[in-house]
Amino acid sequence: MAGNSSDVLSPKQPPLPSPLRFSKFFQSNMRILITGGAGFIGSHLVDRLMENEKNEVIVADNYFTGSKDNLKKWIGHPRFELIRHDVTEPLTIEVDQIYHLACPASPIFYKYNPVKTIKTNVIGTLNMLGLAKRVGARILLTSTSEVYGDPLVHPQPESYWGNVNPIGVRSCYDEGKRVAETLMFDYHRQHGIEIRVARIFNTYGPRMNIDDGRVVSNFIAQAIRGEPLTVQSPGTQTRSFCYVSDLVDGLIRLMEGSDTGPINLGNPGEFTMLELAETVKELINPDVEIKVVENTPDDPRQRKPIITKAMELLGWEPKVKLRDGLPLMEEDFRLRLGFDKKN
Ligand SMILES: NC(=O)c1ccc[n+]([C@@H]2O[C@H](COP(=O)([O-])OP(=O)(O)OC[C@H]3O[C@@H](n4cnc5c(N)ncnc54)[C@H](O)[C@@H]3O)[C@@H](O)[C@H]2O)c1
Ligand SMILES: O=c1ccn([C@@H]2O[C@H](COP(=O)(O)OP(=O)(O)O[C@H]3OC[C@@H](O)[C@H](O)[C@H]3O)[C@@H](O)[C@H]2O)c(=O)[nH]1
Repeated sequence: MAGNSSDVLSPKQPPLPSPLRFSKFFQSNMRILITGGAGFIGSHLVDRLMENEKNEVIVADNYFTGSKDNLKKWIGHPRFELIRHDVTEPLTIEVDQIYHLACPASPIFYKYNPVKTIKTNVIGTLNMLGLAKRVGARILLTSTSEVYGDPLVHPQPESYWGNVNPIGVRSCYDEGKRVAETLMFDYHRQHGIEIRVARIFNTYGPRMNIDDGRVVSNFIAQAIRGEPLTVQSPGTQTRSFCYVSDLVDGLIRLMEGSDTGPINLGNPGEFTMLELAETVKELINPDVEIKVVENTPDDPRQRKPIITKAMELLGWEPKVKLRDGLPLMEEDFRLRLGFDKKN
């Protein structure tokens, strides 16, 4: 029994590297896998990691919501590789770190094929943990503020266990991420895997899909096109919006630091959806109408992170205010939509 439990607790030895690694000309690089790296956050993370010449970056993505276009500046680069791969299938490669992002994140997309979403969260995370265990890699999961469900504690600390409907239309995502977190901690406790868990709050910025369906991208595209801004009722529900460069900085600090998490990463500025619509209208197109439309089931009524842990453990806090981030996103959306700014 004692023998068994020590087997279980000690991680397996990673496979032997190629003898080339011991050649006197070998430059020791950090090989980093980013699942979901062709998506919105993933592609910004690739950009940041590629800035370091010691990093080799491998992206594995099935292009469900991501696109090669987001990575076009790296395709063909000697330190970059792009693999068409679905994380619900095992992946056998040798890497030092894994940023595990693969999962549709916009409610419209994650509800489109809920069975696939939950398989991505559960089987996908199991596969990536299996890979981390085999090669001795450190693995970071991008979990979400949705693990708090429709929170009864406000603002949310990491110690809050959440208020989640286990059988609702959002469960494939929020319960899926909760299971993914459980798997991370079980592999850590049982197999000694080095884990990092980030709970990301609503993040926005350039490169979001124009038809992503999330609120910031919807409002910006609508304002540019001169269409009504669709506030889902009642409009008093709140969210806290983090600009993508701040978020990517937090993810890298978490990966490089020594705390497993979970750690909230988000901007504590809190806005109702009506306030967000008013701000977009004022900054982008004062002529647009704001229209209240029907909402979807189980929409969380309030959300705002407590980020004391990130501040103390990672020395991280967001720098970009919503009013400064929205115009940066507008610029990118105008280019892609082919609408020049008036005047
Ligand atoms: N953006 C946010 O506000 C936010 C908030 C909380 C958590 N997150 C998490 O961050 C991660 C990235 O989110 P995002 O906003 O960049 O979304 P995104 O949809 O732009 O990116 C997700 C990426 O994962 C890929 N993908 C999906 N299923 C896959 C599968 N089975 N196999 C391989 N690749 C797959 C998609 O093609 C896409 O490139 C997700 O895990 C999401 O849950 C995002
Ligand atoms: O056009 C719209 C779209 C959305 N909304 C509202 O805006 C709020 C935010 O909705 P979004 O679809 O952008 O995102 P949600 O906060 O519901 O979920 C997000 O949470 C964090 C991440 O895990 C994911 O990116 C996503 O699940 C909701 O209250 C929604 O009702 C609008 O008022 N109008």
